[in-house]
Amino acid sequence: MSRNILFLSKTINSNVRRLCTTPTPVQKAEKLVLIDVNDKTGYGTLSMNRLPVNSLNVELFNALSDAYDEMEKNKSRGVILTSTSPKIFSAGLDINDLYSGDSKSWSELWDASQEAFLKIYDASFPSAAAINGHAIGGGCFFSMICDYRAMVKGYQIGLNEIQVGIALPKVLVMIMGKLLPRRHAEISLTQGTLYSPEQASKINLVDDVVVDKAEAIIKCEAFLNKFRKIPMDAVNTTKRTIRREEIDYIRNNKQKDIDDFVKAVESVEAQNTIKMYYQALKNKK
Ligand SMILES: CCCCCCCC/C=C\C=C\CC(=O)SCCNC(=O)CCNC(=O)[C@H](O)C(C)(C)COP(=O)(O)OP(=O)(O)OC[C@H]1O[C@@H](n2cnc3c(N)ncnc32)[C@H](O)[C@@H]1OP(=O)(O)O
Repeated sequence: MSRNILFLSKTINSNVRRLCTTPTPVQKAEKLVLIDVNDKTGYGTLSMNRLPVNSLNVELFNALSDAYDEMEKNKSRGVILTSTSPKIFSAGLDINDLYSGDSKSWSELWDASQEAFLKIYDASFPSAAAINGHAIGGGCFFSMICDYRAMVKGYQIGLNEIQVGIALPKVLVMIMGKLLPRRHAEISLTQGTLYSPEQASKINLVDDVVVDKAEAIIKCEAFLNKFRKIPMDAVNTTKRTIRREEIDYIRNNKQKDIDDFVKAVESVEAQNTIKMYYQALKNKK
């Protein structure tokens, strides 16, 4: 069974295409998240596909949410989250949206990010991130809310929003604070440190360092296989107990969390920094 070729199948929604083994080829994948379900294992590989850098905007967040809905509906055994880019997992929030938006568009952006966060973090199946390139800002965060991370050597990972001038949203602080040893979390969050996979593995930010994407996928599958003989109800109840604080915080404070994000982005200081950051990115070449 060839799983590397994109095949045409029913479109699940406007932004998500399921890849399956129906032998009708399509020339080009233009959907924002590609879904490839392995019929043998029951695992779905979700590949972010907003090239060139998988910057996170409302549409990509919604496509991720829809893909997770589809996995829930099909009673998936697990998800591998990765990217179609050869060198970027995700470059984080779309700087263009932070630079040129307004309070309405930033509210919509954060609302969509909260939904995607809840779908992944509170899913009824485990998720493993095959980090096949840079994972920066929101890209790092979305790997952090998976249950496992394998990262390919030679790239960078970290929550750098402070360097973009954005005060860290509460849930990011909560989750970073639980994943990393306290001192590393504090330094990482306040300095916006980007790490090599080797450094990241020493502080629990990634679980395994691998040589390429293929090895990352193998590691992710091996992680998901560990759940095959354990009743998932027990796993999920336990996981929800561990994750309750962050999930409840977003569910019970949705609007406040959106308002906090908008306030952080629209401050004069943040806007000045975002502008400089945006121009530096554009002048890079
Ligand atoms: C309550 C629950 C919430 C849960 C969800 C929260 C989700 C969000 C969580 C946290 C929020 C974080 C804030 C951020 O994420 S801010 C963004 C942080 N990201 C960055 O700082 C990355 C910036 N980019 C880079 O460092 C590089 O581009 C890199 C990714 C390393 C790739 O480098 P390279 O391969 O050399 O490619 P280029 O730099 O030439 O980039 C190619 C084009 O892509 C554009 N680009 C890059 N990054 C972004 C971006 N983040 N947004 C928009 N566009 C981006 C770049 O300008 C190039 O464009 P062009 O070809 O037109 O010049």
